[in-house]
Amino acid sequence: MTLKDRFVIKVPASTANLGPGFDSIGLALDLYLTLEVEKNDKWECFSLSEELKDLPTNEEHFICQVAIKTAATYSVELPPCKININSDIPLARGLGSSAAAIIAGIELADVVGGLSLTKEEKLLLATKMEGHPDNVGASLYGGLVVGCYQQNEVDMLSFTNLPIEIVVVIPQEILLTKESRDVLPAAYSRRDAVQASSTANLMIAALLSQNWSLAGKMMEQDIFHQPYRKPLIHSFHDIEKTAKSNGAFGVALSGAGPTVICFTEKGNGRQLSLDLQAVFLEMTVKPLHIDYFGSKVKVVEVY
Ligand SMILES: Nc1ncnc2c1ncn2[C@@H]1O[C@H](COP(=O)(O)OP(=O)(O)O)[C@@H](O)[C@H]1O
Ligand SMILES: N[C@@H](CCOP(=O)(O)O)C(=O)O
Repeated sequence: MTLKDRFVIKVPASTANLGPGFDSIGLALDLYLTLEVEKNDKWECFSLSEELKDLPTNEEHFICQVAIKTAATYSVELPPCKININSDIPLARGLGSSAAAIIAGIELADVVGGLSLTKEEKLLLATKMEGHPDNVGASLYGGLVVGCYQQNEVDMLSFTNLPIEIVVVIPQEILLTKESRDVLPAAYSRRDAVQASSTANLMIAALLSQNWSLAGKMMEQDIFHQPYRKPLIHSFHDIEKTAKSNGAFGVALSGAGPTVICFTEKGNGRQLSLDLQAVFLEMTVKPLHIDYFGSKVKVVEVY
């Protein structure tokens, strides 16, 4: 990547796990974090989205910190930048906002610092920062990703054009990923580990062979994390029941929650989102937002 003085970084949101694929499977979504970057005499961050208004406006901003630390890894002192930040990704809702910010910071360091990082180097850097490759991999590679992170190495495959559509039901309340991870067991018995990994393996095989009913069944049978987290999400069962009776083949927690994600075959997403919106009209607790996404491949762009 040639050094540029003024450029845009556009990073997609992501939904992680898809049920049983805990810390390994992710899917990029058509919601974006967008940075307009230009070289400057000091670090200045202007967050133009309501959700980002209270964040630091100097080099203490999370994205600046990621960029500065990334460049420092390669003994490069990053020249300061002015960054205008827009984001459609709600924070702490299970849609990979932190992962998108990490990818944005790494891409900024790559361009401004002239690092010429490979995609694999960016993935490892981001995975080390986030702790798991599912969200960062989806934002970086696009499409549906399956990754494995162990001993300072991460491997990942990406699959595009899966003929599915996604409806997300985003609640008002937030749930920080750290808090949601804190309720998980520290270890699993061999029996549970075998069942959990078998469920994830079969779920991804079913998705890739377009066996939608089996994929949906495996999403429900996750034992890695959803049994411990669903009690934190008070509307999960209502959403699941409504979505399943309106054409969804699978329903799962999006990442660490609280967003619930509903999977349907390509062409059904818009109607499913309308059906879910209708249901919530009669409910006392309204979601923040219900949206649906097509299966067009989303991937980080720098231009
Ligand atoms: N665009 C951003 N700019 C700065 N910080 C961000 C941004 N997006 C996310 N973050 C940080 O990440 C936190 C949310 O991360 P996390 O709890 O992992 O939730 P999510 O499910 O959205 O990834 C925010 O509270 C904020 O501290
Ligand atoms: N595998 C992670 C995914 C977290 O995703 P996020 O979008 O909620 O940050 C987990 O389940 O904790």
